[in-house]
Amino acid sequence: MKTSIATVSISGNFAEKLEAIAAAGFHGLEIFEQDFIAHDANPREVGEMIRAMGLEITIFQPFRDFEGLPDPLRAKAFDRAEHKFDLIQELGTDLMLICSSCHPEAIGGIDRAAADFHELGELAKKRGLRVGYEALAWGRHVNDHRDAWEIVRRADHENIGLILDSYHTLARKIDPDTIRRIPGDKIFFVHFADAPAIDMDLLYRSRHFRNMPGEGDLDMIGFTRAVMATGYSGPISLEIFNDQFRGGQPKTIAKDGYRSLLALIDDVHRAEPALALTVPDMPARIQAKGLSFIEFASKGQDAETLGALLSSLGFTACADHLTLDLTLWAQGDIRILVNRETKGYASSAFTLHGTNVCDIGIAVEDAKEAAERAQLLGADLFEQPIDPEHLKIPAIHGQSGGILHYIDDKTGLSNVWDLEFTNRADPSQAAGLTRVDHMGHTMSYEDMLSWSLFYTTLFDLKKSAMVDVVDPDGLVRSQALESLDGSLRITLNGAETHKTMAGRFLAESSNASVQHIAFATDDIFASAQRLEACGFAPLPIARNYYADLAARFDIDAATLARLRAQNILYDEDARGKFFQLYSRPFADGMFFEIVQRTGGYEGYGGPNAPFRIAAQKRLMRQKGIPNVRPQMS
Ligand SMILES: O=C(O)c1ccc(O)c(O)c1
Ligand SMILES: [Mg+2]
Repeated sequence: MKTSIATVSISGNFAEKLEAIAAAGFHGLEIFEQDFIAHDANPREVGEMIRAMGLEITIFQPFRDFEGLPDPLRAKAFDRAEHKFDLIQELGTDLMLICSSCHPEAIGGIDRAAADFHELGELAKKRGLRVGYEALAWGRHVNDHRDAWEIVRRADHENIGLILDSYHTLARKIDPDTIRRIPGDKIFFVHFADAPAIDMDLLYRSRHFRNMPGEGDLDMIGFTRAVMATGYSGPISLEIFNDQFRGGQPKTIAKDGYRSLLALIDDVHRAEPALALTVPDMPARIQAKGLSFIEFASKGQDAETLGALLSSLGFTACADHLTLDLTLWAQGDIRILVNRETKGYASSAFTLHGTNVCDIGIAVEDAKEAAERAQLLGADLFEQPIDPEHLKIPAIHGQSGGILHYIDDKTGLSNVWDLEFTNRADPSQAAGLTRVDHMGHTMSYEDMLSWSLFYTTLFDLKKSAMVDVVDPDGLVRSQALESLDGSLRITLNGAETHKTMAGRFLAESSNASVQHIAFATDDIFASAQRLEACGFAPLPIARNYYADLAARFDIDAATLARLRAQNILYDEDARGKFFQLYSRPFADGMFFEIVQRTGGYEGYGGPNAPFRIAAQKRLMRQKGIPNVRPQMS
């Protein structure tokens, strides 16, 4: 089975597109006509250049407004087709895509269109070429693959076949199982594209919001299963029109595309093992069992400041690494590492970003298997020289330069704390913080899909709906990824401008990846009191907020008074309640959060975000410096 991608899916000039497509591992590419026309080389040279890169041209597209025209437009359309046949022969491919006509003068009529295609089939046959017909979801007369198939069937020509496109079928809510009735050898080509579930004009959504399989909400697995059930054996090809991708990094987008296709094929194989698919033999999506550790890179005075903040949060420095300048701070089941090494990965991360989270450890059943899945999906393994006595813990490069380690009990990796750390004391219970509730990544909005694809293809996570977080200076989009049992929760926060709290963090930390960490407690009021005793300085919340809370929710006066006195934010949903207490910002705008969930509350306090952000910005402005250090009492 060959993988392919349309050049229109990738940003950059023609040469950059080709390079990115080849580097990502695709077998071939679809030449999108515009990309070819904009490029300054003749078709023969273009074909040779592509083949020299080890790629094949899987199709040339699109040819528009062909079928069902009255003369003289009809004759002109055949004439245009002959010109394009010359071109594709020089490029060195044998397949051309015709999309259903949007021409205002197209007459319609299944048999008229079929007759046009039969006649074109004869011309194609003389040259050994083939033509595929695709129904655009907004085609003037043909906008459903079932009608396109009827035309192809009646055209009854071996050189004329059908082209399917997941977007056109699924965006129109056509049952993909109707594809199972089409003979596989008459399907000449298939386009794969996902899209978000937003109510929007079909053409506009297609041209601007398509995304990689798995990044959107369409039933890509159902569609692919139906296609494969027909016996289709042509390329599986991505055709993604997306505004963010057009402005992105060619290599990243091509790599994401390849990752999305492999994950899709793997999903389809697991859903319907009887289908003839060449699948990479990869472990299933990994069940994450939580965050085993979060590691900061820091140094000197910065590390002292971070230590003081952790201590005010009730953490104690429980152990030191045997050979590295690495301290383990712990409380309940939470492990925070502070790495002060002057060489190696953490040191470079500190040089680049300042104090930041450089590494996270995810607890899994089998670390080796987890790393294997990641590697097969295109992730790069992370390795740096270690003491031969130390555990070799599998790790990969995450997004934005971060490292992700896999920790398991199965191969003894979770013994690392006993084996490699000294002066061990029990974790603190000082403020009653029990575990990491969630960790918040911040990235620019353009990169959000890439991040969610990374996590959701590696781990078994569900995506919650995207929410808007209103910052006084712009909008931040936030999306949560959660393991089914809630043991791993990650939020992705996409900043659109540098003026937002999130955008400023990115600018000032040179794109560090973790902006906040939320710890869980079973009793937020008790924790707040104990934190005060530890010297914790909470983020002061505007008094107006509490007056509004009283109006919005049924909260008794005593509870409201405690919330106000302790600067605790409150939210509730149909299932339960949510309490939040924030630290002051540190290190370029990072912050900690303490949360309590009761009764299965599912969110992250989204409605409170504007008030929290306003408070953070107020504090940063008051101090007159962008990067406020926490105030210790
Ligand atoms: O948006 C379009 O015009 C267009 C063109 C060719 C395709 O294959 C397609 O799916 C859409
Ligand atoms: Mg298409």
